[in-house]
Amino acid sequence: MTTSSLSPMVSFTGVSKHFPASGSGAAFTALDGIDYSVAKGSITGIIGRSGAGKSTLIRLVNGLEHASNGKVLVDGVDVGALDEAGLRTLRRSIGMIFQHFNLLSSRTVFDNVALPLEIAGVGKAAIEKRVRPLLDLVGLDDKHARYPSELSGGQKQRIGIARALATEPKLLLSDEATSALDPETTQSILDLLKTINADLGLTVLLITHEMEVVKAVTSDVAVIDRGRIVESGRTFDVFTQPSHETTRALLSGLPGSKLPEALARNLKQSPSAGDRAVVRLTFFGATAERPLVSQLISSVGTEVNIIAGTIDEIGGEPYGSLVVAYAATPETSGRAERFFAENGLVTEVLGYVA
Ligand SMILES: Nc1ncnc2c1ncn2[C@@H]1O[C@H](COP(=O)(O)OP(=O)(O)OP(=O)(O)O)[C@@H](O)[C@H]1O
Repeated sequence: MTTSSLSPMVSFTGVSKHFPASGSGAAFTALDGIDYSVAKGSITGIIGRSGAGKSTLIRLVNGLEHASNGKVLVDGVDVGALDEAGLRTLRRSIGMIFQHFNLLSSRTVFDNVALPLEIAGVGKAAIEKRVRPLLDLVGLDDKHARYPSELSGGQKQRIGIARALATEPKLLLSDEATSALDPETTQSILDLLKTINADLGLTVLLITHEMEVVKAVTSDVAVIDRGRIVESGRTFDVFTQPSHETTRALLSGLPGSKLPEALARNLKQSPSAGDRAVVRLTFFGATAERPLVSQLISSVGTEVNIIAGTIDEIGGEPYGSLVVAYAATPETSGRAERFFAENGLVTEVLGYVA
């Protein structure tokens, strides 16, 4: 069964969030008509520029904020209709991890992980039974008597994850959980999230400004821009064929997407006589196996420069991206476009250079 055939873990229907004016601050619409579903069992990423509304969206899920309009359902439960007791129950079914870990420095590792269970009124013996396997799961059972100050950033996040899992949630919210970590530690935390997702069937909803993280770990992604979802779908599809300007801008920092700086600086929107067109080609599956470059050169019948290129994979699916430049005359452009269409290549004209 695919994840999308299940009822969603989270659904937003017509959700808006308006913050009223306060003091010197003007009223602000942080979310504006969000319709989106997070599939059960998925690892879904929400990406967007700073201030786009990502944190507000995630705070609606655990009831820390309330929607001004529309409905937020978590596993079918209408979050906006819950009273305080209902919210407490909901929050026990949702784990959360944070950029700065939010561990209590005065508590040992064990006691940090035990905290949500103590709050839920779980007895000592049951806490012992639950916490040690969790510490084992995150690979830190040997650190149970240590204090957060004695741990590395990656270890602190592992404890944050163990704590988030203590009440056996069905949904894990991650707010920039790897943003304070170095790339290697980030990778190990992402591997842990993938394991938890696969082994425990936990749905993960993460917000991040790190496109590498989204690429490495998510199955689905939604792009938010000024309070609206402007693009969403399978991460592979959105990342290899972004349709919205905001998505393209967010992805432009990924290795292989970056143009050499001098070229990027000199890119023009429209060609002058003698200019070359700079075009990104994206290819998938069987296309990736064909000798495209030599075929392109013989089809276009002129010099084709390769400017940047990468072969990579998203969620285990390979794709390639190649940036080429060729004379921007009507004849060559026509021949190139025919070649791209005949070979099913996804293309984007990035601009023109002299
Ligand atoms: N309590 C509040 N009162 C007024 N405005 C708010 C409040 N909370 C958030 N906002 C505004 O709503 C917008 C969205 O904020 P939000 O924190 O959701 O963005 P974000 O995408 O998570 O940004 P970042 O990546 O910088 O954390 C921002 O312009 C922010 O100033």
